[in-house]
Amino acid sequence: MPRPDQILTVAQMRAAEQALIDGEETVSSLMERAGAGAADYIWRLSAGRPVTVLCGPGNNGGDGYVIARILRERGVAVQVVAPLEPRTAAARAARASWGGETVAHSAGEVFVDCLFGSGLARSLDPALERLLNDLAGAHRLRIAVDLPSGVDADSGACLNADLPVFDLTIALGAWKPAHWQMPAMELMGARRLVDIGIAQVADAMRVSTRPHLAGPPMGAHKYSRGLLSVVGGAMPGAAVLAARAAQGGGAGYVRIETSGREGLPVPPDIVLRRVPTEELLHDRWIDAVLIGPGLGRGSEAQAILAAVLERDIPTVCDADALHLLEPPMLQGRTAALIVTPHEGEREALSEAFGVVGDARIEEVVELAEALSAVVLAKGPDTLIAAPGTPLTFMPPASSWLSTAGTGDVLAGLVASRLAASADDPVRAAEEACWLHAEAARLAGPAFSAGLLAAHLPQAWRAFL
Ligand SMILES: NC(=O)C1=CN([C@@H]2O[C@H](COP(=O)(O)OP(=O)(O)OC[C@H]3O[C@@H](n4cnc5c(N)ncnc54)[C@H](OP(=O)(O)O)[C@@H]3O)[C@@H](O)[C@H]2O)[C@@H](O)CC1
Ligand SMILES: [K+]
Repeated sequence: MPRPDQILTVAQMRAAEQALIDGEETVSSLMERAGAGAADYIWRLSAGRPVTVLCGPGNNGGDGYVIARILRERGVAVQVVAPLEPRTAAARAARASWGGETVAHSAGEVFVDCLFGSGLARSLDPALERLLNDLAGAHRLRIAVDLPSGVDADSGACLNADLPVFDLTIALGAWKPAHWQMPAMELMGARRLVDIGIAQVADAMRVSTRPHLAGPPMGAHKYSRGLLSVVGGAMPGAAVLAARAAQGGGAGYVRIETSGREGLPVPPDIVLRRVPTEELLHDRWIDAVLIGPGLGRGSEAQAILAAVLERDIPTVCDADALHLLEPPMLQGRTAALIVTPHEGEREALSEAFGVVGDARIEEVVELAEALSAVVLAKGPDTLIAAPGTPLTFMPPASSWLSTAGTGDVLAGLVASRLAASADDPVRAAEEACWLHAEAARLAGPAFSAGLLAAHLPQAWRAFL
């Protein structure tokens, strides 16, 4: 059974299509199904308004001719703009069955981009780029079929500087990485998937689907729900914020441990343990540790990080810890490790661990291998990588999360979910992202990190 969450590279997609063609299907029968599925969406959205379809030379253009024919059969006024002749047999056959004339330009209501899909090999030449932008600008509603033209399917890169923004992108057969990666994602508007019978591909990447979270069982107590220690440092406010968020993540017992002497504004429901560095985490009941928010980057912070990692307890490293982490600190560890870098921190980690990839997706995967850890590469297009598991793409969350402290909240949540279920750190990372996104939805717009954490209890309702 095909899964609606699988993400395929162009090579995987071609192989999956070929498997169908080796069976009962032909390129034309797949194109017919893809075009019909896309035409359904376009027909509903156009609601009787005239439609312009821009058709390119490959099979994406072929889809466009199928869409044009089906819409015309349903009584829609359709115009086709075809700057390049069809080059594949299936696209030529689709053009023949469209039969209608083509025009050089058109203006009106609904624009459908079938110029290029997954076969785009280089940037659009200036004349095609201009035509695409002119047509998009001359219509009210813009729909891209499979991918907006000019977008690299595998990396999500935009191969031209000036590309139009769409209201809807209709993915065909399976999601491609670009559907969930910046900067391409920003051009797509809403995303919908048309099933054309592509089978489940082994080891396919996936987009995360909404999890179901269980509340505490009847016999639960604070230790059974998970004990989390947040290790504080030079700037105690960040640890308090992370601990606050961790309480909203479901762990039964959250405390802060610190060897610092700074005054900590700790609320009464967070336990504070002040101990020398060598006594940090000396409690066999601890299920998980968070270190990094507000830790500092000096030699004292480095010594604390080394001591914490040596304890070999399931650990989340964030913020300053990611700048201090070095390969020797992870030697001999067996417990789960999750790192939660933003772009800058990821680059620092890649440098420290000798990871050089061609693109972000490959680098994140390689970093997870190098660290033997779960890498939650956070941003508008968060990725979760772990050795031996399919790369997971998180659906985009509120852009209001781009404010100070929201990373501390996410780190607290990841650690909280890890404390609650240390046997599955990938799931912990994923659940944390979902809670974070839902709290942002409830708290927005223009919330502070503290307000975000305060919305976590209500955010749970979406997952119970
Ligand atoms: N395969 C299947 O079974 C099914 C596929 N389906 C559909 O097919 C799409 C993939 O089709 P595709 O591989 O033909 O690629 P597509 O994006 O249409 O264009 C490639 C053509 O453009 C050319 N070209 C490339 N870049 C260029 C540029 N910058 N400027 C100018 N030319 C450029 C390139 O030739 P080149 O010049 O590189 O030799 C080639 O001729 C996929 O997205 C989906 O919509 C569905 O119908 C379901 C069944
Ligand atoms: K397209």
